[in-house]
Amino acid sequence: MSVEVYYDDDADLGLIQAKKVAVIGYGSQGHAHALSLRDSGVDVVIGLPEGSKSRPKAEEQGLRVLTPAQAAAEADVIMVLAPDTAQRALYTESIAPNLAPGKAIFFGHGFNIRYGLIKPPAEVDVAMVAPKGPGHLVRRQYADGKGVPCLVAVEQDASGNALALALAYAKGIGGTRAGAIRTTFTEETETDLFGEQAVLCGGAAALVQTGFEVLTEAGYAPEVAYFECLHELKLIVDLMYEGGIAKMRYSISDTAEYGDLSRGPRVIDSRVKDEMRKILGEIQSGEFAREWVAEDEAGRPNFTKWQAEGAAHPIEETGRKLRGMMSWVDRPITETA
Ligand SMILES: NC(=O)C1=CN([C@@H]2O[C@H](COP(=O)(O)OP(=O)(O)OC[C@H]3O[C@@H](n4cnc5c(N)ncnc54)[C@H](OP(=O)(O)O)[C@@H]3O)[C@@H](O)[C@H]2O)C=CC1
Ligand SMILES: CC[C@](O)(C(C)=O)C(=O)O
Ligand SMILES: [Mg+2]
Ligand SMILES: [Mg+2]
Repeated sequence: MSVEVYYDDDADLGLIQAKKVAVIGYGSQGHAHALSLRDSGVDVVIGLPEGSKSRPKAEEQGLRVLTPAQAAAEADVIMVLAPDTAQRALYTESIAPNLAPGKAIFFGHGFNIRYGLIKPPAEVDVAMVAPKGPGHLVRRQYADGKGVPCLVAVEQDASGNALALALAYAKGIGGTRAGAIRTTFTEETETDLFGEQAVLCGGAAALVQTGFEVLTEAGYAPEVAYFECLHELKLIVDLMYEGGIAKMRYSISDTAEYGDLSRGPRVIDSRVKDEMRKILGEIQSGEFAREWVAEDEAGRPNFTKWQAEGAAHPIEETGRKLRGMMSWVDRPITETA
């Protein structure tokens, strides 16, 4: 099945420049969208609750900040970039009362629409512009004249122009420089959750920590284990990013390539693949969403415990010391927001 990919020439920035956009939330994605839209000549207002710790950041960066309800009332396009677990209450209390025919509600991830937690009225456009990368890189790439690819989807096309508006928005944040792929809320939500759980975040972090543990428990120096299992991973992934697994294999030694081909499938074996399928099933059935919403409503007891355990893993202390010797590595996350 071939996908539709849109680039800058397929998108009319004027469509979004003609609208007022409310960006609700000013975290990783919110700051990136708001600053890049503004730099693209779009009229942007930020929606944040009174007392939000993001307010000073947005104001320092010259943006006008209102409450979510005020911002939603003023705007033609409301982009929801608050945490997924906060969006349902935010929508009910501040956005729904300020929707009207002709307006559009946009999302950066399809969680709340896919799992039926938010149900917008039929008279508004419902669309998604979901960058396939962390917000701080979305902003950094835009500022460098590049872009992070994104997914665009239309759930509801009340105006008949929802896709064109979403593409215009994607252009405003640099997405169409790299390519905007047309998808659905369901496909984006399920693949995004699977990717972050099984491969990008959950899978990669567990692989790195486990490799570090095996080496250090066998008596090897933590510093050597850190470079081998974490630091060098970026250099290897950079080659995959540039030219696929084939380019990485071209660049490594024959010895490494033989080890890769003969041992890799023993690490990621059929048991791991079966577990990945199970994780995908929990996403597709809504089990993961129900678990995460309940965990959030209970005050996040497991989330907080697992976060603290991760932060206390010995690889973090080793990494802090080593990165201190490489000033070019430790780029502050607060650089753009
Ligand atoms: N992180 C990423 O790179 C990616 C995220 N996404 C999606 O983007 C969305 C936003 O995620 P992310 O940027 O990570 O979120 P963050 O946690 O980084 O930021 C959330 C922002 O929303 C604010 N906020 C919290 N509660 C409310 C509320 N009730 N009303 C309005 N604003 C609120 C926070 O303010 P305060 O500072 O006061 O907490 C903060 O500014 C999610 O749907 C996520 O799935 C999609 C692609 C990648
Ligand atoms: C990989 C994590 C992500 O899906 C992302 C940065 O794209 C997220 O939800 O933060
Ligand atoms: Mg993602
Ligand atoms: Mg995600």
